[in-house]
Amino acid sequence: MLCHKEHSSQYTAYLIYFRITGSLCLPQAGYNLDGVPTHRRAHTLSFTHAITHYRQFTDAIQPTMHLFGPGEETGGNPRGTCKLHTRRQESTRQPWRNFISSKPIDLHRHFYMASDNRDCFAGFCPEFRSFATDAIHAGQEPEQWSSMAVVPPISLSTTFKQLAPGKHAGYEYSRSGNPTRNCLEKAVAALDGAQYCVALASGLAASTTIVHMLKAGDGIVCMNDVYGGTNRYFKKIAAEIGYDISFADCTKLEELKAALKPNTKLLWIETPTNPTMKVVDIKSCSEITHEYNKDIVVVVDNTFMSAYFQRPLALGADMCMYSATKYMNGHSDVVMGLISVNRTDLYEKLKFLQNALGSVPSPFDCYLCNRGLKTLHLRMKQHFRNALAAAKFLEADPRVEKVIFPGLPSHPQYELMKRQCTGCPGMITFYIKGKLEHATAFLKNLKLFALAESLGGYESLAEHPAIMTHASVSEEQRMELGITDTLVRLSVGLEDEEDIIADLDQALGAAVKCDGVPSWFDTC
Ligand SMILES: N[C@@H](CCSC[C@H](N)C(=O)O)C(=O)O
Repeated sequence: MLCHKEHSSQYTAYLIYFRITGSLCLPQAGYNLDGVPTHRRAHTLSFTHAITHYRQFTDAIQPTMHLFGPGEETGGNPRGTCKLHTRRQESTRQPWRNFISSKPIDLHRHFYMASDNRDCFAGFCPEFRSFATDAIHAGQEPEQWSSMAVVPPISLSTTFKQLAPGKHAGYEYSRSGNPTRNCLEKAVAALDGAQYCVALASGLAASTTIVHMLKAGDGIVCMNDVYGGTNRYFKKIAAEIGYDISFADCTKLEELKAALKPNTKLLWIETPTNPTMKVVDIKSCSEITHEYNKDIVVVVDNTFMSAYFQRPLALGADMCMYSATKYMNGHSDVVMGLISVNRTDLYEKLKFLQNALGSVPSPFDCYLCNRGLKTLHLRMKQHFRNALAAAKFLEADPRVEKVIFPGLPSHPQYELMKRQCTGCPGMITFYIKGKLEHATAFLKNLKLFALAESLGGYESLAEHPAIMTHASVSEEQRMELGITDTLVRLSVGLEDEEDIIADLDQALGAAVKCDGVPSWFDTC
């Protein structure tokens, strides 16, 4: 891996040949993917194979670039050299550009992390069959439009002409049903392995619509660690209206059993939990609950996982809900909620409430979310790779107290995660060494990561749950759950892995001294 000059000049020759001829003449496995030269005879590849090999080749060679400090050249890797030049241009408008590649991080360790992450899906459940095909085609048939549009049109009309009173072509009023929303709902249902889906105006609109199926006095058991807005809704609104709300740590099945009561109508699970990343066994919780009373509706908030990594309905849950604002849309430009179900009775209730309560998303948002779904599988794979690399980096860092990432063997429910999921999203929670001041300094010094609420977009975000997303959770409950002043939550995006790690590294450096003692304060 260290003879990159030699690799690079040979590589340049391949690239020129590739550009001229459209095919690539490579020595047969000239370098394997670990960068180890294997000198065998050359052969010519087809155009498609050439592209694949070109990508694998550049992927394999790219980490070597980081062995060079600023000012040193890689000596002939056209892609790498160009990348370094671009990054060295000083920029005041993009401050993160100035630090990248200016300070080599622990590159030896980083290189090995990058190699390991090719295999990050090992041991997890296999991908859901035809997921990408469904994301791209389910509910999108051009034949449904007289124009045969391949991309579903944004249907802005609020109302639809009727042939006779009550006789229409499927749509009467846009709150009750909308063609663009319909395409999105069909695609999401397919991705969740569900029969039906309803789209709502936000994740919380989805939550409140579900709870409206119940009547005052009915019992709801909720996982104790959930998104702050869910906690706030159950404690400060639903409980006030007269629902009987109780919280249980559903990672402990005995606690769940003890919480179920004759009036329980709903079990609300989130897994992994926001923000402490506890993993709940959906199958066991559904079995226990349905054994107690088959009519209890088991709801799973699948926001962190997306349909690509987890199918709660296949594990026995009755409803799978999302804040689609996050991974499902994935571009941080839509606020939306989604609920998927298989049971027709539940769908009919939800469909009625979608119209009767009226928390519907706009057709434009439906168009955007539907578009976001087309790349969900690609995005989620990269989120996992990047997050695993970042989690490994943080776990090995003396300035970090503890990392919670369900894709790391150190996570207490790593085995469960592999059993019930196809991979892990880009969410990492970690405790920084020190106090609130050090967490704040870390967050303020990030350059690539934006300090912002929300998650699941292509861009990396960081936040302080105790002050931001979970501020509405009581201090007492936050302490119980471990949402302390030093807890930081990351949503690792789709930027280059090495840039993500470099940003974490420099922000930790600014906040905490290398030996684990904070640099800005005498004590921690
Ligand atoms: N300030 C908002 C909190 C938004 S949190 C968004 C998202 N669910 C997350 O966990 O990042 C509020 O008070 O509702």
